[in-house]
Amino acid sequence: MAPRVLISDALSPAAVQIFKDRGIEVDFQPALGKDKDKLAAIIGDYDGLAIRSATKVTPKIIEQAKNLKVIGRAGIGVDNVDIPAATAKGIIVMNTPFGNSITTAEHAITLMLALAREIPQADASTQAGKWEKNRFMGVEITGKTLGVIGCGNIGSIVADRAHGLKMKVIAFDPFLSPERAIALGVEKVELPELFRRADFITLHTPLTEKTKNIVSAEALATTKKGVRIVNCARGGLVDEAALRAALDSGQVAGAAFDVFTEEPATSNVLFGHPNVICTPHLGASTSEAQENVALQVAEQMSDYLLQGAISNAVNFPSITAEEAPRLKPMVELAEKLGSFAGQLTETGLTKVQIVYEGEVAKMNTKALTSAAIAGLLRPMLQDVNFVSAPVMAKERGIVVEEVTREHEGDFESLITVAVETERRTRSVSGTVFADGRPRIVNIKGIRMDAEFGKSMLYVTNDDAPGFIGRFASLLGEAGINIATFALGRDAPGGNAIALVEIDGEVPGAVLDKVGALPNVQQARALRF
Ligand SMILES: NC(=O)c1ccc[n+]([C@@H]2O[C@H](COP(=O)([O-])OP(=O)(O)OC[C@H]3O[C@@H](n4cnc5c(N)ncnc54)[C@H](O)[C@@H]3O)[C@@H](O)[C@H]2O)c1
Ligand SMILES: O=C(O)[C@H](O)COP(=O)(O)O
Repeated sequence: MAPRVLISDALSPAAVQIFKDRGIEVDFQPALGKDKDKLAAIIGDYDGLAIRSATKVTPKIIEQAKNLKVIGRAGIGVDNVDIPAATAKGIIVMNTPFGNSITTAEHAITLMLALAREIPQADASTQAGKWEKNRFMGVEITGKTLGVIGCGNIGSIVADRAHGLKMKVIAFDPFLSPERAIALGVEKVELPELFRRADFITLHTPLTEKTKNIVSAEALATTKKGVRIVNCARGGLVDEAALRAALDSGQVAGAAFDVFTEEPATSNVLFGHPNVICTPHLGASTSEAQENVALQVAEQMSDYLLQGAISNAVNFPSITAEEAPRLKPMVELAEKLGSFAGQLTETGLTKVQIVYEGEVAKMNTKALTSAAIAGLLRPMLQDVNFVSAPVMAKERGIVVEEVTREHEGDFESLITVAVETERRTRSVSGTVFADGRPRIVNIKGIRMDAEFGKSMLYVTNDDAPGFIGRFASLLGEAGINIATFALGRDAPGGNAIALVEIDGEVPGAVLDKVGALPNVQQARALRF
């Protein structure tokens, strides 16, 4: 059956066409995002959800999203999506990190120029027939200092455009390297210096615990008198009440805001001030940007739903369409090895080390590690999946170590999952042969060659005559058919392992009898 996608925001119709062309059923309901009850009622029918900022993907929506595999944000900010809830449910969340950056940077520059010359106010006055030529005295931009808070994709485009306007650009961004600052031609400064020196301030950071109210009452008190402030990033970066007070006192000469603490902003403390210009979150609203993000999100979501390729996900490493088919058998192997180790683990897990050797070491090992951890944790936590596994391991204090090595053994590719608990370390290695089927080739240093069957018996014993006969008879008497039988030992008379695929389940009583056979150390039933 074709995957189904719901578009619940005002995306460019270009997205609809892409989904259709790729053979995906698409439902375009641009106003649905605002009706959260209706969205919750129907979201269970869809594999993908494409949104902008009006749809709030809350834990309640995610709870109802029984089939949802991917949420695609046609734009940058994913603060309207509950990422931890989506991650816990295995839903990939992806955005389009560059598609609207130029357009948004242009909006910031537009607002800065509009502030400098009071364009909206002059327009309203002129069209009201007032001809107030002496009321509007602007400021020149040339030679002024622009303070950019957050110099990422959009901030750096703003800096570039400001250079074209002959401004001096200073930037505060803790993640901006000195080399990048030089390449951008901006002076990297600390925040207090930016506030002290800037004639104009423009914000381009996401809203986080650290950036909330980054322009606070205290900060505003340290700015140049007459500073002008532009916010095209996120409401909440500027303390709106403090800004209003600073506008009233004349400390701030003007403010231009595209984003607000509460949206849609139908009332706001900044509204009505003569030196304030507002737009209704229009930063990304050009036909070019909307077409870009719609096309990109539809392609990305289709790639994932149809081929398993992942790009621009905020909660999973990228997997290209070319590598997805090559990765698939290795993902299955990693998950099964993890599951093998997880099913044998009874006490507290403290660490897992995943070693990739040979060709597999050149693949996307982050995705493979997620699969291995998901397999490992599933016997303990039923709801774990590839997407949530790394977070769940971290939350439980399990150290995850990934090691990659050049080819050195007998296999073209080898994955080893080594698990440390409070009591012991256990390792299992596997490979994928040319038939594409995953196999176990080593357990705790003992060589094996076993396929993963649906239902298996794992028996460890002292290598001694008679065990195999007694074991096989016991299963036969219990009416259990042996499908495959793999044996291994570390030395004659040493430790031995039997890995047996059986048809159907092993009753607990039979398992106990196997465990009680002479020389048997342990007997466990495994399911894959
Ligand atoms: N108004 C709109 O319609 C509109 C459109 C697009 C994007 N946006 C918003 O603009 C913002 C920036 O987008 P972007 O694409 O440039 O993001 P980005 O990730 O490329 O850049 C953000 C920058 O902020 C920096 N940063 C993070 N924490 C910081 C801190 N504490 N202090 C200073 N800098 C910090 C990061 O290092 C990064 O360089 C986002 O919040 C995005 O949602 C708004
Ligand atoms: O983060 C973004 O991309 C912008 O805020 C744009 O939001 P919009 O798609 O709702 O216009």
